[in-house]
Amino acid sequence: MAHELSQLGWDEFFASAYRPYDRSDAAPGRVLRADRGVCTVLDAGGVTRASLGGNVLIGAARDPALLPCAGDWVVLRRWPDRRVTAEAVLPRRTCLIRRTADKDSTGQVLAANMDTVAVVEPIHPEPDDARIERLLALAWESGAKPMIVLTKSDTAADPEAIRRQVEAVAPGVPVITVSVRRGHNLQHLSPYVVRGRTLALLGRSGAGKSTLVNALAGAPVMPVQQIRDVDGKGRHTTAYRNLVPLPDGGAVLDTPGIRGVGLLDTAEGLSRAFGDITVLAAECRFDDCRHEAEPGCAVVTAAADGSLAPRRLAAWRKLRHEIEVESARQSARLAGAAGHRRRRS
Ligand SMILES: Nc1nc2c(ncn2[C@@H]2O[C@H](COP(=O)(O)OP(=O)(O)OP(=O)(O)O)[C@@H](O)[C@H]2O)c(=O)[nH]1
Ligand SMILES: [Zn+2]
Repeated sequence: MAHELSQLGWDEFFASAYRPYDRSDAAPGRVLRADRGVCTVLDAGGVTRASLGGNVLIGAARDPALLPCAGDWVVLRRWPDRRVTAEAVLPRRTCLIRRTADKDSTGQVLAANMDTVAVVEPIHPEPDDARIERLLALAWESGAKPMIVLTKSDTAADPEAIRRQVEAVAPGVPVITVSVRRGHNLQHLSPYVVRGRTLALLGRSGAGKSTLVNALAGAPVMPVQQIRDVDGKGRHTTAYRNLVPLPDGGAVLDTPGIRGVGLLDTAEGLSRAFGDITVLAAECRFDDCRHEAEPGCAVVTAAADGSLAPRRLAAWRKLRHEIEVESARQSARLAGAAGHRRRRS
């Protein structure tokens, strides 16, 4: 199956990053799926399995975020013994990165080079505002454009009312409702997966992401929960891919169904996800107002007079606290690493 890479988003940005690697036994390809030590890559000739080259491994030992992930563009090299290696990961235009449970690691890249991140949340039982806000901060931070997809709209009596409620926690972000079961509103997703565009899906397990991927692909390319065995034997693991190229060009990228998403260094994402608070903060008396007990705080005033939902302020504070704890931890780690280097030299 020959493939035109531009359909998958290959453009001048990646082509110029690739140029230094260009040689007769090398080729660019896009990672469909990454596992420990190997990745499944689509290049102009078709799908290949590649092991990780030495430089990629060395880089990843320093920073695990440099490991290839679904959506990455990599440089493939074909060796005379027919082995294929991924020799480099080209710079990412956008990437979704979360804090891992492991305190010491920097972060886990969930998806790379998507144009849009859809926060996927089932409409029933009621969408979880706090989860949406958290995932939106992550989505904004990725550099891609966020949107919200409320799934399973067939299970709600008044999907439009719920959609409007969710819009209130997502200022400036498009919110759509879809039902794959009824085939409702799926056409609203098409603009995000036209030729050359990649849409990443981010949401908890069971949100309906795989079902959406299958609907967009027009064929069952993803295992959906009810057909999985508990022991995993029934899973079509060989067919499983995170990045799915669509028949008309474009691609959809499923991220693993995550239980909790820790925020890393997401201050920018937070201020965009809480654009309403950011706008109010411009009116605070102090530039560095923390919106706690400072005099002349426009945010606290708005929460008191009801023009800002108090829940919204509480949610913002909780996420800010999390980010502050995390960045303090990171600075301590960096200081520790610097001290370590000094002692060794
Ligand atoms: N009623 C209804 N159910 C749906 C719809 N879309 C998905 N579901 C059901 O929701 C459940 C979860 O769907 P999945 O697509 O497996 O969810 P997921 O987000 O991929 O979950 P993970 O793969 O664990 O991350 C399945 O039982 C689907 O059949 C829909 O439009 N309507
Ligand atoms: Zn303030």
